[in-house]
Amino acid sequence: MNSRQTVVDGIQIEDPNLDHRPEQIQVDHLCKRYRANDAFAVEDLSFTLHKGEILALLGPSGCGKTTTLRMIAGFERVDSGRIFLHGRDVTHLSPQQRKIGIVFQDYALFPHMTIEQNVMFAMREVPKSQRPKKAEYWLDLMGLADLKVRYPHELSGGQQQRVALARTLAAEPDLVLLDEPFSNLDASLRESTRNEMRALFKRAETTVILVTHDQAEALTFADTVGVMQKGRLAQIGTPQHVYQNPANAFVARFLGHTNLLVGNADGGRVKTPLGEVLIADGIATGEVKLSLRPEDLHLSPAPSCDAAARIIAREFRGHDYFYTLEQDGYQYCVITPSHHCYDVGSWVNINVLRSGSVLPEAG
Ligand SMILES: Nc1ncnc2c1ncn2[C@@H]1O[C@H](COP(=O)(O)OP(=O)(O)OP(=O)(O)O)[C@@H](O)[C@H]1O
Repeated sequence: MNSRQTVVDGIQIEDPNLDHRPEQIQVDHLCKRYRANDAFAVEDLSFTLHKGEILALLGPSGCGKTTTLRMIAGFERVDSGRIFLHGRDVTHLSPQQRKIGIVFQDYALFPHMTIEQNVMFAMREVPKSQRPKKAEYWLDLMGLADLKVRYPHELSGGQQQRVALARTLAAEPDLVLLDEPFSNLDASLRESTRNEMRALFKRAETTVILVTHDQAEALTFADTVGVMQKGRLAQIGTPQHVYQNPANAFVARFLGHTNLLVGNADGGRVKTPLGEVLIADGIATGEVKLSLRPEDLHLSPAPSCDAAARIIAREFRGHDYFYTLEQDGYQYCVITPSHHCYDVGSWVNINVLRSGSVLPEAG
C-alpha cells in the first residue's frame, strides 16, 4: 500500500486525507433525486480534492456524472449533503458566487467575438486597461498568441478547445470543471489536446474535475479516478490502483477487459481453473473472485490439446494481439506483443504472470 491508501469496509481505497496539500473542494454526502419517486441520480457522494489535483469522474451513461458536476457548479439544487470550496460552504450559493470555471463539450465560444475578445470577456473583475496584457498571457500559454484576431470559426476544433480553456482560466477560478471536453475532437487531436491540457493544468496548479465515460481518457488525464455506478461512487483512487485493484466486478469491467476467475482461497493463494494464483494484496479464505487483466496472462505453445486452451478469435491491434480463448468451457482474453502470433484454432497454454486482485464484493 502506498501512503495515500487506506482500508474502509475491507475495500482498499486511496485516502485523500493523507495528502497534505490544502483542500480545494470537499463534497460531503451529496444526494440528488429529480422527482420524489425517482431513483437517486446521485447518492451519498463524498470526495476531497487538493490544490492542483485532477479528478476524473468516470461511469456509464446515466450514472450521475453530469448531475454531480452541475451541483458543484451551482446549476442544480442539492437535496442533501454539502459542498465546500477552500473550506467555505458554497452548497446554496449561486454559480456566480462560487469562482468555478466550466468548459463545456461544445466550447460555447462567442462567434461574433475574436479569440482575444472571447478571453477578455472572462475578465470582468480585471481593470479594462490590464485585460489585453492578461489575455496575451493566457493565449501565449495555450500557444494561441498568433491567432488572437481570428474568429472561432476560423480555428480548428483543438484550437477552439484551447481558447475555451484560456477563457476559463483567465477568470482565475478556484476549480475547473470539464464536461466531456474532448469528445468533439478526432482521435489523434483528442490525445494531443488531452496531453497539452494536462501539462497546462499541472503548470498552473489548477484543480480540475473532468467528467467522461471514456476510461482511457480518465486513466491518462487524471491523478485520481472516481468510478460512478448508479449514482454512487463505486471506487476512488489513483488510476493505477483502481485499474489493478478494482473494488468490484463492475469497476473491473468498466476500466477495460478483464478475466474474472472464481477460485478457492487458502491464505495467500487461490486455486483457479488456470492453476494456483497468488493474491496480490493480503489473504483470503473460501470462494473468491479474482480480477486478472488480459496483459497479466501469457500464452505458450501447447504440445497437445490436453488441458490446453483453444484460440477462438484474434484481433491484430498494431502493437499487440488481443486473443479470445476457451478452456474447459470458460472464456479468457489475453493480450500479447504482436510478435507472439498464434493462429485461430491452435492450442496454447495460458500462464498467469502476476498475482491477482481479490474483488471485495461481487458488484
Ligand atoms: N433534468 C432531469 N430531470 C429528470 N431526471 C434527470 C434529469 N437530468 C438527469 N436525470 C436523470 O438522472 C440520472 C443521472 O443523469 P446524469 O445526466 O447525471 O448522468 P450521466 O452519468 O452524466 O450520463 P451521460 O454520460 O449520458 O451524460 C439519469 O437517470 C437521468 O435520466
